[in-house]
Amino acid sequence: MFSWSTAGESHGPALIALMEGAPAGVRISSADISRALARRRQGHGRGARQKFERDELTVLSGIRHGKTIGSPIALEIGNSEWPKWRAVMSADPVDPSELTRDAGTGDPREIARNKPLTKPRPGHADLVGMNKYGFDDARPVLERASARETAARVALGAIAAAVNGQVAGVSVLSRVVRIGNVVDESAPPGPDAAEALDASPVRCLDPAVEAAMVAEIDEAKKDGDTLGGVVEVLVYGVPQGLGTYATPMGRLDARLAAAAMSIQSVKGVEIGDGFTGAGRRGSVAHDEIVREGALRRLTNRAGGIEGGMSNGEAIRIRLAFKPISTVPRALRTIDTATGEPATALHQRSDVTAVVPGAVVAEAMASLVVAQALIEKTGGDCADQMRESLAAYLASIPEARA
Ligand SMILES: Cc1cc2nc3c(=O)[nH]c(=O)nc-3n(C[C@H](O)[C@H](O)[C@H](O)COP(=O)(O)O)c2cc1C
Ligand SMILES: C=C(O[C@@H]1CC(C(=O)O)=C[C@@H](OP(=O)(O)O)[C@H]1O)C(=O)O
Repeated sequence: MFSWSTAGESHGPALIALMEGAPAGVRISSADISRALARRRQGHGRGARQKFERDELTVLSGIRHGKTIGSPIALEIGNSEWPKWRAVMSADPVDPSELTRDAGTGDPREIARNKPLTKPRPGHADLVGMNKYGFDDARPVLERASARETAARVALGAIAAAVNGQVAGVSVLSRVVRIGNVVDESAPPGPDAAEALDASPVRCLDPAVEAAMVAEIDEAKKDGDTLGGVVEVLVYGVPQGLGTYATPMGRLDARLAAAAMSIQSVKGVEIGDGFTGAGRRGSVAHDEIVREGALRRLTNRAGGIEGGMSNGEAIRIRLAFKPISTVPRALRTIDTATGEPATALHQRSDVTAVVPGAVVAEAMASLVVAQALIEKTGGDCADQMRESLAAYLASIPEARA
């Protein structure tokens, strides 16, 4: 059975990513995974941390000589900034004097780093996390709630994308279709747009909209504010029949939506024409089937999924990201140490999570599709999966995958 998980705190020594049930024989190298990690760090609107921190990847198991071997894959993503955080995030008890001493840099912020955080940020996990787990400091809450964890997901997503690509010819890409009030209304790009999207600082192919998005971010930053937006993920080449209507949580759309919603700060998910489709009449809401040699759909309003199964068209998902909650122009809160009104804690943060969020969303879609592909084709070994897929596709009466 295919499964994955992550561990690690934002300022701990490392993140850990674990994947079980990936097939043997999939080509993947640490360079491929590092490239995926680098894509997640990019984008206009990222905060200071992305500039100096590095993701230090070590493959601990499950890959040999550039190929998966069917055993659990364990990855470590070391945090290059760990020495600064050694005392505050130490697993073992530390002498209290350690927490009031700088790490040798002479920087007063070193000491601030170690102080209990008692001014929870509205919109972040701080306050409820402290109450739920019984902490008088938001540090242990924000350390794990932080989207730093998405680096581990992106590393796993690179493996999932390799499975999908090599077994079924699937490719995935993402673009940003809205930042704040700036909207890209262009039609979804084709599968060959991946490189051009990576080259844009806001993952947008229209130069005028791209410039407006960059300006929107710069303006919010200047105002001490933050922004949300909308990301679109497109998965091309997915064979029909992944996922199932037979069980509620077997549905591919349910799995993709849950995976998308699991990303920090995602507050809305749409498959295909989702919310727009809800306002249409049925006669213009679906994708008519015609014969042109093989069967063909005239449209893809469903976003590639019918009855909880992929239908052979491109899968199209949109994710709404809320604005970052660490707002420099800090919001009202209380100091949990005194009960008095305060302004929410703020040291540094991203202006918007939308651009890296798109790369994370690709990873989540790849993981869901890989799981469904492994289920459909009995995924011990990539070669056998390819044979199984070919036999299944050949069994479909209409000569169309
Ligand atoms: C890639 C990415 C980067 C993020 N960066 C920040 C950040 O710098 N500051 C912040 O307060 N929230 C950031 N967030 C969002 C928080 O992690 C998120 O709001 C928090 O965990 C609470 O969860 P929720 O928004 O899903 O309710 C980021 C999210 C993503 C996906
Ligand atoms: C570290 C990453 O994102 C972090 C996600 C995050 C949050 O609250 O989600 C808060 C910020 O961390 P800090 O408060 O230490 O500056 C981001 O930098 C990353 O994406 O690698």
